[in-house]
Amino acid sequence: MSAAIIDGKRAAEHLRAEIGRHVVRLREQHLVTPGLAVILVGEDPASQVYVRNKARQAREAAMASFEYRLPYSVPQEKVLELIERLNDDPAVHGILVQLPLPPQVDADRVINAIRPDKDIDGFHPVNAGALATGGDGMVPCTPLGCLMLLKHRLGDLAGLRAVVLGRSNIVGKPMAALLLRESCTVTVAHSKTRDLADECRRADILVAAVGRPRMVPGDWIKPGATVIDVGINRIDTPDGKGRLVGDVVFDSAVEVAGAITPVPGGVGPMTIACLLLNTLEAACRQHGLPVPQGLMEAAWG
Ligand SMILES: NC(=O)C1=CN([C@@H]2O[C@H](COP(=O)(O)OP(=O)(O)OC[C@H]3O[C@@H](n4cnc5c(N)ncnc54)[C@H](OP(=O)(O)O)[C@@H]3O)[C@@H](O)[C@H]2O)C=CC1
Ligand SMILES: Nc1nc(=O)c2c([nH]1)NC[C@@H]1CN(c3ccc(C(=O)N[C@@H](CCC(=O)O)C(=O)O)cc3)C=[N+]21
Repeated sequence: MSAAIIDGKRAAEHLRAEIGRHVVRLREQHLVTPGLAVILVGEDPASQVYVRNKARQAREAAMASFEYRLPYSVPQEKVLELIERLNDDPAVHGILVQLPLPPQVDADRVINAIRPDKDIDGFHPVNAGALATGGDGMVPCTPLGCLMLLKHRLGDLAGLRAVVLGRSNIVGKPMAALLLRESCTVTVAHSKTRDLADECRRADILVAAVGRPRMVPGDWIKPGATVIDVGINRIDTPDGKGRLVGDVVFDSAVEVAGAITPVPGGVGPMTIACLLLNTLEAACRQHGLPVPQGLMEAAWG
């Protein structure tokens, strides 16, 4: 039996189209154009690709996009000054600082400086705290995209055993919090976990976010499980071009799992769509307008 392939690229296209319709309505009815500001420090080629994709897809969804490129050697104060300016700019509803940052810039200080209602990444402690305590804050884009794919595939997640591999503030921890909110029984595994294979084999839902190319083989997967592969790892190929692989050995996992996301074309495109969704939501809140509901359901059609 071969697993169903969860098509994140297509799901993200539908979601972006739905977001675009809401953005046009917002402009026509309320003269509000959601604006997204992305700050990129340094020349990391992978980051440049993501930033370009974000800007293009924001414009395609009828949003305004602002890009700030700062040199790798930029002093921390300059980054904080720019954030202050964007915090006060009414045309900017969402601010994203591409991570990682160079060593002289303290990522926590930078994240703390973003106004929580403009923190479309959901990394500010106010938003992380809201997620942990059941409040209503901005939810990090990658875990949100994963959850949408899971709910589309499985419907109600209550009672399912979920294993999250990885405990970063960006993916693993908020993913675990979201799954707990859906009443899954959640295990978070990491580099100190004793028997990773055993933990994984218990999972009805396995989310891999470790950043180790093809670490999870098919025989760690429970037959019929739903596998979400968050990993984006560039590996060398004989032709010298390199290619992207996930944290899961796709070829063996696909033989065991019930459903699986591919890399590329799985979680990555959903991350960007959710970033646009958070920007739309931020714009509505900042203008005292109701936040559009049910976009994902509408997008699935
Ligand atoms: N698709 C998308 O949109 C996105 C993809 N990513 C990708 O997801 C992956 C994870 O990203 P991120 O969370 O930022 O990564 P981090 O490096 O911040 O975290 C990795 C986590 O994996 C754990 N880990 C590392 N090695 C092992 C191991 N051998 N066994 C068990 N656990 C291990 C670490 O454990 P410990 O805490 O003990 O060190 C850590 O908790 C990367 O490939 C990244 O590129 C990230 C963001 C968005
Ligand atoms: N503040 C911040 N927020 C982030 O959300 C953030 C970040 N920093 N730093 C880096 C990671 C990584 N990330 C990705 C987004 C989209 C794709 C994506 O669209 N991937 C495509 C392929 C892209 C390609 O071909 O290179 C896919 O998987 O199909 C991948 C990775 C967001 N991140």
